[in-house]
Amino acid sequence: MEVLQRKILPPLTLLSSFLLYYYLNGSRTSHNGCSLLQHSHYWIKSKRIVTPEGIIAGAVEVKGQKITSVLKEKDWHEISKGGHVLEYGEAVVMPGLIDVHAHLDDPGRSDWEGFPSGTKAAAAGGITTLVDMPLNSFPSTVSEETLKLKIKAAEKNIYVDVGFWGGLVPGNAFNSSYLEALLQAGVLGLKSFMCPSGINDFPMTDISHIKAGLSVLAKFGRPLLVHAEVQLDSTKESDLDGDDPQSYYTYLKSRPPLMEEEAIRQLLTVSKDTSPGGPSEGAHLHVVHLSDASSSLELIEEAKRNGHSITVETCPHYLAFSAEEISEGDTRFKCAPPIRDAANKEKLWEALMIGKIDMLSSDHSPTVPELKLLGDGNFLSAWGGISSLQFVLPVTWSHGRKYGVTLEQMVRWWGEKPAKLAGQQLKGAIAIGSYADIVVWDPDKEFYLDDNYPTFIKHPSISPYLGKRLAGKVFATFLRGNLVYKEGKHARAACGVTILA
Ligand SMILES: NC(=O)NC(NC(N)=O)C(=O)[O-]
Ligand SMILES: [Zn+2]
Ligand SMILES: [Zn+2]
Repeated sequence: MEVLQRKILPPLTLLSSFLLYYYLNGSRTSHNGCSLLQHSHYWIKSKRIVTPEGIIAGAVEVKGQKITSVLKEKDWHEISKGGHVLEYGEAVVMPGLIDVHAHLDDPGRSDWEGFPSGTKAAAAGGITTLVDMPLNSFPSTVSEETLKLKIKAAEKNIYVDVGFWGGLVPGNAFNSSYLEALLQAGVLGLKSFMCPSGINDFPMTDISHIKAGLSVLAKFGRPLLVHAEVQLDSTKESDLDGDDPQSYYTYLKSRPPLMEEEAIRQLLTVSKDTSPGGPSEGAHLHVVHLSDASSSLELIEEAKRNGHSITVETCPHYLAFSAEEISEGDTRFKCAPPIRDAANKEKLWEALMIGKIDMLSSDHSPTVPELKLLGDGNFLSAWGGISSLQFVLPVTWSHGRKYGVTLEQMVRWWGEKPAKLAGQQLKGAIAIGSYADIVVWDPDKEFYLDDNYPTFIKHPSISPYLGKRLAGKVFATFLRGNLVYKEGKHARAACGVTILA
């Protein structure tokens, strides 16, 4: 008996005090690897916390997955009542970014990106939620069954939360029970193309498909996202005969602003159905990646004035680059609609600053370097899509500073508005009861996107941001209370969740 006491008791006591220590400290790292932090109850303290009530000096209390209080500096003595304190000084503390437009290409084309690398890049860039597009993966997400394949591919492979848009295609648009099954299975809304998508199993829709889709979406209160460009008789490929395919101007000529304008003109004939009292009241129309800042934007403004439920996004590449600076053959810049001239860029900024453009998204649409034809430089045959996911926060900030962008605007474009579009009431704000999805970053810290910079997208070489100098460095990213990224390092386990409506 005495031997037993001597041999067994000491390790037992050690074990129980160990367990007690971890219980009191709320450790999770040790057993599931979801967080780089040893605590589940802690305070994030900073001089610049961006809340819906303005920027405050204070602290955000996190318990488990949620934000449980937001304190101002004068109430800091409350902190001493318990919980670990993370001191971030002057760094900005704001909601993790929500990217409503990303192509992660999984399953089926994970050699293009994939859930693990894409969501690691997102976390490193301060994005805590993204909504994956229904195309470029294989198969496309156009049915309940194919959504299940998406979910299966994502599970245990995502480092941030991921929701899914379903595809509206000619094959399902007039089959309301089929579409309803897709929506019931949890897609956050639908997405369609008004021009060829570049992907065979994702054909384009015409306005009658879109009208039908809206009427189904109305019952669910969910949005339809539309790639708004239509082919014009005047822009047939044959008209480009003789034009140099390595010149960016040849590509620009192949996709004039009129393609966007005409698509939007058609869209407005059905978006009126979403007006109060209209046949599709409850549905919403969202124009993705607007590039034309002229007539297209005016048309959207008019629809808003007329009560249509409609919003519009643009992307950082349209705000950071202009056609004038794209070198011969540099297909990293190829995307649709195209990056237009500097005057258009100025107008996009103007529209964004005054709220005519509602929000931003990455439209991260990578491929394998071979399909970008970087050596050949043929703009007409290279894959169209910009690789950007990890860089959208510093890009928006670096280029926005000269237009006087505020931190509150950053949160509106990347948090509040996208959360609303995707139906995520508990995301996009530093507020009590919201998920503790938080990015901590330094707006003044400048860096080169060079080989020394920890980059997580699968094919950094195809990104037009490589080599650029940017401002706004992400220090830390919290997802549902887990510290998932800190200074170049991710938590071991992929603990993002799939978001289903
Ligand atoms: N198949 C695509 O990913 N297309 C994408 N390509 C771009 N934007 O160039 C898009 O969103 O339209
Ligand atoms: Zn598109
Ligand atoms: Zn896209």
